[in-house]
Amino acid sequence: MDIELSFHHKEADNAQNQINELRNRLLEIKELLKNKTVQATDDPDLNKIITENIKLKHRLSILNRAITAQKNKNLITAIDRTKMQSITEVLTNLFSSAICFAFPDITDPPVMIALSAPNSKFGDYQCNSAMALAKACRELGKKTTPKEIGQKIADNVPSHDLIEKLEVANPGFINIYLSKTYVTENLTTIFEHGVRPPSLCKKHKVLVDFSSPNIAKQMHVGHLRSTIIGDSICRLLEYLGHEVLRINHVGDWGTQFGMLIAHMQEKFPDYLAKVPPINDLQAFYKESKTRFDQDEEFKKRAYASVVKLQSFDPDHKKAWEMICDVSRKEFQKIYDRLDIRIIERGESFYQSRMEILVKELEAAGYLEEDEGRKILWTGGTIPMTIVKSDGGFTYDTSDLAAIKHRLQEEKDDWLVYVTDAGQATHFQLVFEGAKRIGVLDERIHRVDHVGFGVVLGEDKKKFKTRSGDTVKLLDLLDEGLRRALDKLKEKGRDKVLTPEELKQAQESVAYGCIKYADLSHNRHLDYVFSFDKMLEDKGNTAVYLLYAITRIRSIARNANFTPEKNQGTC
Ligand SMILES: NC(=[NH2+])NCCC[C@H](N)C(=O)O
Repeated sequence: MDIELSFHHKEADNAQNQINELRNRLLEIKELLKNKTVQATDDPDLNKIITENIKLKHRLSILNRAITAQKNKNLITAIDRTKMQSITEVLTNLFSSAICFAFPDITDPPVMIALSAPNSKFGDYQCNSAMALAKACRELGKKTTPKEIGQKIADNVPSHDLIEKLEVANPGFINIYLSKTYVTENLTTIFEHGVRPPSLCKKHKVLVDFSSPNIAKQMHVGHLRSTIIGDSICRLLEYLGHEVLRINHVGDWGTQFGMLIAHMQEKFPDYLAKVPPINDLQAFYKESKTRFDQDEEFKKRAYASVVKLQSFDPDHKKAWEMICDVSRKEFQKIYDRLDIRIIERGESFYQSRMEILVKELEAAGYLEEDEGRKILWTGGTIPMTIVKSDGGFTYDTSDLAAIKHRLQEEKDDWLVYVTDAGQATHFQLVFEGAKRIGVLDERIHRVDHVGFGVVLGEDKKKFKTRSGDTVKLLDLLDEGLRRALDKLKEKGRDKVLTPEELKQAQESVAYGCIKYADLSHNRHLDYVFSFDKMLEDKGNTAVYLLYAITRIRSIARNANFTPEKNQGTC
């Protein structure tokens, strides 16, 4: 079955490639035809193009049909009962096949499958494509109503065990009723084999760049969001079977190191022999920053130190390593508590690659001079700054060198960057820049910036302590633990659990709630951090989920059912 499946996948891939090629040619032709009516003209060359366009469209629709038919064949012939199927995916394939068959003239027809509202009388799922298709038909000069289109789609949906019946409702919605037998059979499969991921069409090498705090600065709630969201993305992709690289792109190479090192050399002259006591890096950072802002001589020394560090002077490198170590240990405490695995590969990793990249870009004529800076235009209104007027590199340079390393050297084919939404423009520039210099090819690579909203306090203002300082993440986690313990005691759990069990419950509740509260909000919106809300035992909270799983386990115990008996189910 696997061999058959991979054969179908290959066939589908081939067809997809042909479709892509045809689509590109169509786009070129469309460009040529812009402002010209698609009618026979006196121009023989134009007439040839028009005819070719018609032929290509026809071939494209045939290929589209072939590919959906092929996908369906995979689905129908290759159902591996131990693998889970995504209902939306099965429905999307079935409806896509119906739509392509019924409307061959429409390129890229919209296939919209959505879950119906719970307990609604409109079935379990809905196909909402008819309205958009009616518009597309009108544009092609064909008059028809969404209702007729809905009916035509419904008539062409291949029969499948999953579907009990279809109903076309006004103005053109198709209500989909799932077969109870099919659902019951699938639930039994899950019960017997546990939850398994659906089979993977293509295994990707995905790099997820997340968390990524800055050395010597406090890791703040924004980094906590990135850590939670990024880790969840990694878990999901790993679960699906992709190869995932979890990368911590720490800010360990900025100009701030100049002042930190210069300050360290003066305050602890014997730093090479004895590790200086800089455990409170935050305070150390503040001290050096004050000097940097007030003392011109110090500022000069700080700049000189950056240059020395960036040319890998051994003493400067040693000082830099000491500073990084202090931060690293602090970050690790948070990762350990939240059970986060991540590999550090910070900005410093790209120093030599940045130097090479800049030389290559200059040689190929990509860089332009702009008031002493070297910039790279990417097609938009703002350029990337590749070399500053003082000769230093920037955040743009390190990300451009990083994307090149990731796609070309490491051969990752999917990159995911998880940062606050405020960095969206930066990543847009990086992706466009990488395309322009021939590093990123969207036909083989996928890049995503996963942005998220700001964390707010309960007063809806930026999340800060009462005294206005940034909240230390370790303090935040401690408070979570304290409040979780109070809740557990309120419910009398301390009377029935052993001290170790109580500690475990406390950690699961505290960290589970913090993670779940973040993930259950719309990622794009700002999110109000509220311990009271996240620790509620009703509603959409981790506490509620933890209760639910505990109840299910208790039912299983009463039914004398253990996970070992039916591995993986509970
Ligand atoms: N490749 C990247 N730029 N990753 C994100 C880095 C985030 C950055 N250090 C910050 O704190 O804002």
